[in-house]
Amino acid sequence: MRSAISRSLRSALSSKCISDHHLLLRRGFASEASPDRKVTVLGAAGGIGQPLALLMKLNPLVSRLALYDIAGTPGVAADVSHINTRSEVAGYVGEEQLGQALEGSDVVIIPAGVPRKPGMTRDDLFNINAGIVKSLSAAIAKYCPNALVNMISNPVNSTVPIAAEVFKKAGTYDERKLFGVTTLDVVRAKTFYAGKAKAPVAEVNVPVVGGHAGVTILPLFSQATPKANLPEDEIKALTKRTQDGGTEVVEAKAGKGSATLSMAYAGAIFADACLKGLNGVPDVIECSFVQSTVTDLPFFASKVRLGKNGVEEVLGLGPLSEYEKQGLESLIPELKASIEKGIKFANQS
Ligand SMILES: NC(=O)C1=CN([C@@H]2O[C@H](COP(=O)(O)OP(=O)(O)OC[C@H]3O[C@@H](n4cnc5c(N)ncnc54)[C@H](O)[C@@H]3O)[C@@H](O)[C@H]2O)C=CC1
Ligand SMILES: O=C([O-])CC(=O)C(=O)O
Repeated sequence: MRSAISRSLRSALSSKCISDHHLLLRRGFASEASPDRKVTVLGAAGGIGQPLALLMKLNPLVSRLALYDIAGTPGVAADVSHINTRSEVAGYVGEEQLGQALEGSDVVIIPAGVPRKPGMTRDDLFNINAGIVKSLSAAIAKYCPNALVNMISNPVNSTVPIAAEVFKKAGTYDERKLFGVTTLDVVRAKTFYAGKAKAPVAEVNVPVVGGHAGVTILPLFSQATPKANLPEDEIKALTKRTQDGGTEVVEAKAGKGSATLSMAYAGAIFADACLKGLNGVPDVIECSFVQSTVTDLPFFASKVRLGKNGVEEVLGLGPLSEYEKQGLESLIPELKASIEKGIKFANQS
């Protein structure tokens, strides 16, 4: 009797495993009917780049995955390429292979550049990362001017304006196709809010607007769903924790870099949204730092609707609480200065 039960349990378990595996395979087969989509990751051998490469390899919407870095990509590409999902993986290394990595790309994700150490601000990364982003943007303008660009490299508040200026100079700028990735702020806001609101985290939504550094990160908890009516002091604490989320990780890593795994997850979510938009899936909405008329600043993060050409619509802020109105007012000077710094840098020499 006992062995009959365990036999049937074993068989139930093994058939579940098989059917789960089939599900994965079916996802793979089904996706082969979806369009050919090439995704390129620039900085693919880094702390974010490697797990992001893994997550993009798991995305059935990707048919070709190009992994580029100044070193180390052949190993990452060989490793990821053994995973039995749809995309073909190729590794590219060094400047002479950058063109090949980019050619024909639909979405280019950029986590290339140095991360923070404790005590640094994101702006302290400007001196190194601005130059990296400038040269990678020039290559994008040359080899895949129609690609959607997902900028992860910090300081995002300046690197996005740098890329825009480079594209303008090259005559390829399309404001619908350049995105600063602020998804990690949304991911954090959702996680922290779910904890306080005692809501199932998968059901939580929180828009985050502004930019991607300190006080420029403005989570709109007044619009969070499900509604929880949290007291003002808890909203303030949640806001501060979201704004300082990156620093929390930098300090915990104690000199070994900044968020990589949660950022790879956030980057994969945002790239997936871009791919869905390109493929014509309706009502794909994510927050992103884009060219905007929502405020007087030329770039601003807010909800955007994604479509076949990138940004289809930049959505407004919606009703703000008094606390959020103050937050919006006080973030403008810092965000303005960071945008101007990027524009100035891109136009030097
Ligand atoms: N937008 C966001 O929410 C977040 C942004 N970041 C930013 O992402 C960037 C990368 O962070 P990590 O992956 O942790 O750094 P990392 O140092 O581990 O990796 C960066 C990679 O970029 C590569 N790289 C440098 N110059 C390059 C070039 N010219 N072309 C191609 N690749 C190049 C490096 O070889 C390295 O493999 C940092 O600037 C960091 O601040 C990090 C977390 C969140
Ligand atoms: O804090 C950092 O330097 C990295 C980052 O942008 C984040 O984790 O939000």
